[in-house]
Amino acid sequence: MFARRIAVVGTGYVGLTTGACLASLGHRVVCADVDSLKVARLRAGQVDILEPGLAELVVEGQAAGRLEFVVGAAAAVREADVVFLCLPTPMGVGGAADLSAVESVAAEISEVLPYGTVIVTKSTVPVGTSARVRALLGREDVAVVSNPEFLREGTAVRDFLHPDRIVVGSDSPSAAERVAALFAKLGAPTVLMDAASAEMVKYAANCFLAMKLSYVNAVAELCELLGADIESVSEGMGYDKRIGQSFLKPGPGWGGSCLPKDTHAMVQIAEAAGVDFGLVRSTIEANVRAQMRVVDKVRVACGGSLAGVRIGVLGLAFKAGTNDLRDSPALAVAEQLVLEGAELTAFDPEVTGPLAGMLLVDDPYQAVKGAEAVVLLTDWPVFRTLDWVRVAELMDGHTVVDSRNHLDADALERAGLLHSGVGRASLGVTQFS
Ligand SMILES: NC(=O)c1ccc[n+]([C@@H]2O[C@H](COP(=O)([O-])OP(=O)(O)OC[C@H]3O[C@@H](n4cnc5c(N)ncnc54)[C@H](O)[C@@H]3O)[C@@H](O)[C@H]2O)c1
Ligand SMILES: O=c1ccn([C@@H]2O[C@H](COP(=O)(O)OP(=O)(O)O[C@H]3O[C@H](CO)[C@@H](O)[C@H](O)[C@H]3O)[C@@H](O)[C@H]2O)c(=O)[nH]1
Repeated sequence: MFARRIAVVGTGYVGLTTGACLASLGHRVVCADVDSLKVARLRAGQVDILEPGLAELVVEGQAAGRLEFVVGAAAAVREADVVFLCLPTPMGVGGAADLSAVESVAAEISEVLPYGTVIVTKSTVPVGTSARVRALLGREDVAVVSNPEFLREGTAVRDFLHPDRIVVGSDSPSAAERVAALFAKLGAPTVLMDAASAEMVKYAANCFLAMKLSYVNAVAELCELLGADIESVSEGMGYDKRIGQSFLKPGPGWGGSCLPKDTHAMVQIAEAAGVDFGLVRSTIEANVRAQMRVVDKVRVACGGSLAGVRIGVLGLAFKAGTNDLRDSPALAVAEQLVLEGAELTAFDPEVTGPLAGMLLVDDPYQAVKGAEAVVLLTDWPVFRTLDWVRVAELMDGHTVVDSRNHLDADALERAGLLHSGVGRASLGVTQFS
């Protein structure tokens, strides 16, 4: 079934990907944003976020007459059969999700929605939000459907077009079927359920992923202390199909625009239901510990104090493949290094400054020049192929803290550098203490 017209409100990572991909599937899509400059750039085919394939789809969709961009939600929904809400739900007071954008758009469009429109919340929203949106709309003829999005930044288009599953939840089964039909061409397993369950799936999935990462980071710490190697341990665990190989890489903590805010929101959701979700709280606490362990390694490499010490930083984005700095663990590590008096010179291939507390340079060799220690925080491929002999010559000290086991330890050691990885006894912080 092809909708007469789909409206997408919010043209960020999720909204723009949803709009452009639905247009590529043959639907007619109008995307709206409050940011008029962004809308003007999108009309000109300019996409600000780093997402392979997205700009091409934006250009193709507009050329084919299937994709339009307008300012303001009301303008987009006037002729829509289905309206996707892809609005921000950032961490609000006390950690709960801030629903103000979703609520204000619901109020803004309630009177202009055509009869029988289906509203779809694609934003990550707490259980009960579909019901709340329905109440705010105050329209008996409008059904609300929850369709959580599982795409990852950096692979948004691929993830949207080849999803592991599609979750569609509504208390109106016919509205859920109508939304599921929009994705029929993708041929993905589609799970229909009630609205509350669909809203819960998203938080449950993200918290599970965060828990898996905190767990692996905690095991990595033990490996350092007990003489085991996390790379072998992860491989040995991951062959068990119940565990799986993915999401087992240790690092400087997990970050990004979703896992941190969604774990905090889950703790609040549980608290509101009278439950102390200790597992998720510990997952968050363990993440701070993983970040601070990187700081410990850098401090130890610098002889016990960071006051007035030059540190070279490789990578600032929360993971490779994106220029998104939201809740990046690299920034948390950098902030603590600065708090302890370090002077940071940083390089990230996709991040441009200025950034508070550090000097951002446009070449990795400039970042390591004169550094007492270097710390790698983002797993950009370009860091693997640095000329380590040149790095060794440029540095004042000789330790490279590799918080993601991303570098070739042998290549560094051949260049006379000390590679301090994660979860490896011979290379971890214990070596220096
Ligand atoms: N980023 C991801 O990888 C990802 C993946 C899955 C789910 N999500 C969830 O999807 C939602 C959106 O996330 P995002 O990363 O796309 O956000 P984003 O910040 O990249 O984009 C949000 C967009 O909404 C626009 N906007 C804000 N208020 C508006 C209004 N009143 N009317 C019209 N437009 C408005 C903003 O200008 C911005 O362009 C969040 O709930 C997030 O948790 C994000
Ligand atoms: O083995 C791993 C995998 C990831 N990470 C870190 O975990 C964080 C999150 O990574 P990733 O999940 O790839 O990033 P996002 O793009 O934020 O995607 C997550 O958050 C989205 C928003 O909710 C969801 O849609 C996705 O399914 C979910 O993976 C990053 O800091 C990564 O460096 C690791 O340290 N080790």
